[in-house]
Amino acid sequence: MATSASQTLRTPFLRNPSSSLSLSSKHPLAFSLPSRRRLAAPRLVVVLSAARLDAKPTVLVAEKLGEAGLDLLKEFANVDCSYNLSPEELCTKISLCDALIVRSGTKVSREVFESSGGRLKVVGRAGVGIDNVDLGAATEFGCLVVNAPTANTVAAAEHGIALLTAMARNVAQADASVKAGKWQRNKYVGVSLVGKTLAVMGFGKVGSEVARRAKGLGMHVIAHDPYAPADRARAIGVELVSFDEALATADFISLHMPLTAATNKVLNDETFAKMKKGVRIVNVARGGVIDEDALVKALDSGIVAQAALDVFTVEPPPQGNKLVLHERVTATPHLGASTMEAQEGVAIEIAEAVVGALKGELAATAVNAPMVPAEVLAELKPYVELAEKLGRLAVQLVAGGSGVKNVKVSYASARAPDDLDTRLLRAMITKGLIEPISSVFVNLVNADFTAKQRGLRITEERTILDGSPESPLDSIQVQIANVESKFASAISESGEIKVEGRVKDGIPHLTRVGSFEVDVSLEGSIILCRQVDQPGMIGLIGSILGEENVNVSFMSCGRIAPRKQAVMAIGVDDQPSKQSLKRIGDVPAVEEFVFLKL
Ligand SMILES: NC(=O)C1=CN([C@@H]2O[C@H](COP(=O)(O)OP(=O)(O)OC[C@H]3O[C@@H](n4cnc5c(N)ncnc54)[C@H](O)[C@@H]3O)[C@@H](O)[C@H]2O)C=CC1
Ligand SMILES: O=C(O)C(=O)COP(=O)(O)O
Repeated sequence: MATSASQTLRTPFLRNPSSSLSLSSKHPLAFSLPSRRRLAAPRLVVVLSAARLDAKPTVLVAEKLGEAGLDLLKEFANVDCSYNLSPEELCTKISLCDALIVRSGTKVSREVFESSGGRLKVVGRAGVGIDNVDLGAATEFGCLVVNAPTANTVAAAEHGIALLTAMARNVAQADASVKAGKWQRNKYVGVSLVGKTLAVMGFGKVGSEVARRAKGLGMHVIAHDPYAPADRARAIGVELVSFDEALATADFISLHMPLTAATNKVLNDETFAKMKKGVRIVNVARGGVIDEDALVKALDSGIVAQAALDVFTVEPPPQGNKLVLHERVTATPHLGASTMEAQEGVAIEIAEAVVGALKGELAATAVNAPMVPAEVLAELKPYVELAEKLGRLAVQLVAGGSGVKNVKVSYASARAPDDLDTRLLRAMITKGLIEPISSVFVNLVNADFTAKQRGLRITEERTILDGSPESPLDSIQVQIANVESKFASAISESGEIKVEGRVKDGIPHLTRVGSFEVDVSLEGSIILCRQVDQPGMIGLIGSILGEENVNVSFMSCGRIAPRKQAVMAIGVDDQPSKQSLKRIGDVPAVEEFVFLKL
């Protein structure tokens, strides 16, 4: 044992009667798109809030989706394409749906999750931006949110470039003027792009594709993105700069960051004042990143010479909107993702994600659940099962009336902490701890949220073992502090309920209860029994169970010292009757026993 480190639970929890977390080694979403559509770095594969669906699921498609995606959905689900629903109509329909697919035009609000009555398991956003989905509410209700983050990247970047060039050469205004019978060659003299500085704000998938194309137009490209890796920028020949430097030096600013609390109205009176006079702005990100009143003022004062906008704070913008009508503004109706190719790709990407998630398979594009690489998932599978069962065992050992508040989970492993992702394990321990004592259903999406809501504090500790890190874990220990136990022997020397388990030949085993070492495979249910260590006990109890045809799958005895006390762990396939359990309790050498369902 070399070191140990602690970390406190920081994740969210859920309620969904027909959901449970399940694992599959299949990960159809990870590599399902043709490579021409995959522009982003290889994706981590995420889990899965699996749905146990008895009947064909119903998917509500609330906005226009490409045929290829609809065909994929129809192979697996009943598909209800209902476009232009009012918020009330959506709330009414949603209680009949297992999944919902939207684009940017539908608000998936808390009310939608509330109205679903727990049936909605997956929201698929057929595109990138998930600012129209209440992620907090989705997480709370255990609903997985997936998006289609790569298929429209090029389309959005191309539209950004289209707006940049159209704006610089007054294409839209000149077109309208010619159509109105005018020929105003002097009025529509434009500005050149070559040699000008373009600041790309948000150097992600779209931003970097815009940067690449702008370099091809001979522009000097700088970028601001607090989270972008410098080497990616260097590889494209783009310099990463601070926000203020970008504003102060750019002739053109192109916005490509998501709409978040931090980016909301990031272009405002104060920041417009920091820009070069005569700057030109392109926005294909989200309307909300610009304070639109401030932009109108900046256009009127000449700080901003022109703006080209694909997105607006309110879509569609109200009639008579000053910004849209401004003569130096070029506007398009949120067309960034609207190419035939992008829509086909997005439809396939989201249909695969939604179907996969409904099947309980891995989702490569989950937005509100931890991303766990597929190979890690496959490796952790038996440990995930062990984790849930240890949680279930530990909580059933708590005496009624003792509130479970503090749980410590210790992972013993020869792997370095960075090499062992425990989020899944923690979620499953949480599921095991909470489900037996409540009506709440917990999955990976809502595990941390539910724990937090119930005042359950889970701390994690790693113990790094010497030796070969071949298997991810040696053991998992779950300790519940400050509680009484209905099986006193489960209390360790330090006063907590303690259970420990290991994976042996791919099967989870219980290996310690309190201070007693046992070894019983965690299948079926378990009887834990403390008795005076004397011959014949195994046979005696075995025959009580046998008389009732209860099959014993495993038995193991752990003792402190010969002929003193021993703890027997008996794995049973079926639940013994009350009479049989009473007969076990009546055996004179039995000091205490407990029946635990796994
Ligand atoms: N107009 C349209 O039809 C479309 C719009 N979009 C929008 O474009 C935006 C970007 O999309 P992607 O590039 O696919 O996403 P992405 O996630 O690949 O890139 C976003 C980048 O913004 C950066 N960022 C986050 N906060 C920032 C901040 N405060 N300042 C600067 N950078 C920040 C992130 O680090 C990330 O690199 C999203 O808002 C998306 O919704 C995307 C596709 C189509
Ligand atoms: O993917 C995005 O973020 C977009 O803004 C595209 O929106 P849309 O699917 O065309 O409504």
